[in-house]
Amino acid sequence: MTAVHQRLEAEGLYRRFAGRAVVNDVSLSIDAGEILCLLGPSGCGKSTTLRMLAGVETPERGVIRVDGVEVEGPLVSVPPEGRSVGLMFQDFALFPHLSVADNVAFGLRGGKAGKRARVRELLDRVHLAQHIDSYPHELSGGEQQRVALARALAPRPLVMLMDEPFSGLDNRLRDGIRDETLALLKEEGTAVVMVTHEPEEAMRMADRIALMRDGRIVQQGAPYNLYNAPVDKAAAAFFSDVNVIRGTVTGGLTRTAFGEFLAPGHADGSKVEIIIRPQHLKLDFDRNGQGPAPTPVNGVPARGSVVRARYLGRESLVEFEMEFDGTHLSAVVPGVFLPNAGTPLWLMMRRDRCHVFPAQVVT
Ligand SMILES: Nc1ncnc2c1ncn2[C@@H]1O[C@H](COP(=O)(O)OP(=O)(O)OP(=O)(O)O)[C@@H](O)[C@H]1O
Repeated sequence: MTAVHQRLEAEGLYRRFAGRAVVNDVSLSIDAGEILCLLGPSGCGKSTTLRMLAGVETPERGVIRVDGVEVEGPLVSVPPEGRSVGLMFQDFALFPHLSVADNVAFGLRGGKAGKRARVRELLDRVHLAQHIDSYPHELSGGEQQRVALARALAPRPLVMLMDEPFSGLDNRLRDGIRDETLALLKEEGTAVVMVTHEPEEAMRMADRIALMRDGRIVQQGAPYNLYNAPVDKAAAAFFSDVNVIRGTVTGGLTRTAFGEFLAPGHADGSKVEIIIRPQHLKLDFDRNGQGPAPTPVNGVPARGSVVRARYLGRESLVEFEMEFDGTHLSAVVPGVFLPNAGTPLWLMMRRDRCHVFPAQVVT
């Protein structure tokens, strides 16, 4: 029986700069046709990880395999051109003195007719066949980006490594090019690792997201899981603003103005933070000072008064000052909802949307 290999595997990658570990024991694996986004704040080690996968940076420790073949390890270090990886970076730099066709054909081997056919196929695919004889300076930024994509994919790399590939494009172009790129990468069945610091971009592009912080992957999984089951407060807060309610644990429970929350695994007397995203708070009207009845799903409602409400386009953001202790909480409501400042409303926290974490000690 032949072993089934992941298209790309990395185990225990480790790299220091100036004595500091900027990539610290990073492991990941990607299958053919899968897109993994390395997501995290600036300086967390995303690019260094990608550069090690590409072979332009050498890990101090760790192993990298492409289709089960070791390309980096204690005894091997295959140069970038021997790894079957395609590279695409923010400054994708086409060759200015070469035509579009020659740019795309640059990494191709083989006969002239075969090369020409592959160039045509890719330029058709990115809707640039009419520019086959143009030069890069005759193209818009978005068109140049598509040529760069065609060039990187032309030799049919097993793995595509992309570092913030869309950040140089203006917002209007970006969504279209992202979607087109995604479709093409899927069609080609390439395994992709893409670096980004934008959660929306990762959610849009990735089959899986690896969230990095301080050189480590802190959580890895489908976008839905990272958004809805964050490992800690910082992981939750990376994707959206969050509301925080503080409490103390007694007998596996925390009592708050919103009722009881389960806090299993937290020691008696320990402080916890209950996290909920603004879009997951439920609102209800004030009926002469009466809120809705408590339920097991929503807990106890708590009253607050509107501080400010803003319309954001698809949704409205309403900020409250809560009666119980003056805490400020934000709620996002679909559509237009702009109650006046001072309006009393009731807020509820759906238990399946709340996350209980140990309180962070402020030092
Ligand atoms: N060649 C180098 N020499 C010294 N320090 C480096 C080098 N390359 C990266 N670093 C440092 O390593 C850390 C991680 O950098 P890296 O570029 O991998 O982060 P990143 O998450 O991709 O951030 P960004 O999104 O800002 O590029 C940073 O503090 C950076 O200054």
